[in-house]
Amino acid sequence: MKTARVNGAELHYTDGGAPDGQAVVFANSLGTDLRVWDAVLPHLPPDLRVIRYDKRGHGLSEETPGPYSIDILADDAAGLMDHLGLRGAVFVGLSIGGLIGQALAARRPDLLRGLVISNSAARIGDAGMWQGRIDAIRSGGLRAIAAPTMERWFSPEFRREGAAAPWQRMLERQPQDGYIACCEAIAAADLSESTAKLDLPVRLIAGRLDGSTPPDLVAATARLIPGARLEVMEGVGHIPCVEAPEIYAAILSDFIEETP
Ligand SMILES: O=C(O)CC1=CCC(=O)O1
Repeated sequence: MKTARVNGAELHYTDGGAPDGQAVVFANSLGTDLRVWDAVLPHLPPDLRVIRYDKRGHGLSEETPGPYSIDILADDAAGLMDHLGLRGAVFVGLSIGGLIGQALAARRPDLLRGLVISNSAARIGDAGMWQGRIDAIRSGGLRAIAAPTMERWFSPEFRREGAAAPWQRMLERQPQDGYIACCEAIAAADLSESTAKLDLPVRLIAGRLDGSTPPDLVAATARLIPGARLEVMEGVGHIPCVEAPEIYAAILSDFIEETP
């Protein structure tokens, strides 16, 4: 298992694929760990170097005391990339990972050659909504929010097949305080101003049935960024890398190929 101590937290990561290849860094969403990318990787070009990591407070990374901020989480990503000697990577961020990617591109443009903002936006939800979720977790644990979360994450068809069950277990097993600290980071984040100034190739991905960041919200962020293109995936919810990994990988592969 690989870990690195960066920015005051020990982060768990994987570093696979071709060691000298174009680097692609994956940042996953709230309540998930780096396994959300498992099914995507076999469909990516074999000549890529693929880095995945668990943000602090999630997966096997350290749960430092909260609250966190998107800037702290972006500095974690930058610290990991510096640790690995990465420059000019493509960063793929899902949901809060997309917020991290936007902040990273604004704070450390030297690290990135392209950014994929997947199922994310410059602002996600509002303070009242996030506080309601935090209160529900403090009184009932992550189990208290698990069922409605699955409805936002996955299409009715995927859930009917029982395919959401392992992902619900993944959510319920995340460190509760780490999850809450990330909710606080999202609640405080409005990246509209800095995201409108981004100057790198950007692709956005939305899921037609996404109950957390619906296509209209993702489209509004796409309109902020000169030259950015939005792909809307049909029939999937908030975590399309799990529901339709082959199509998701094809969108990533196209973007990586187009991004010199
Ligand atoms: O749990 C959700 O609603 C989905 C989500 C919002 C931000 C994130 O990272 O995941």
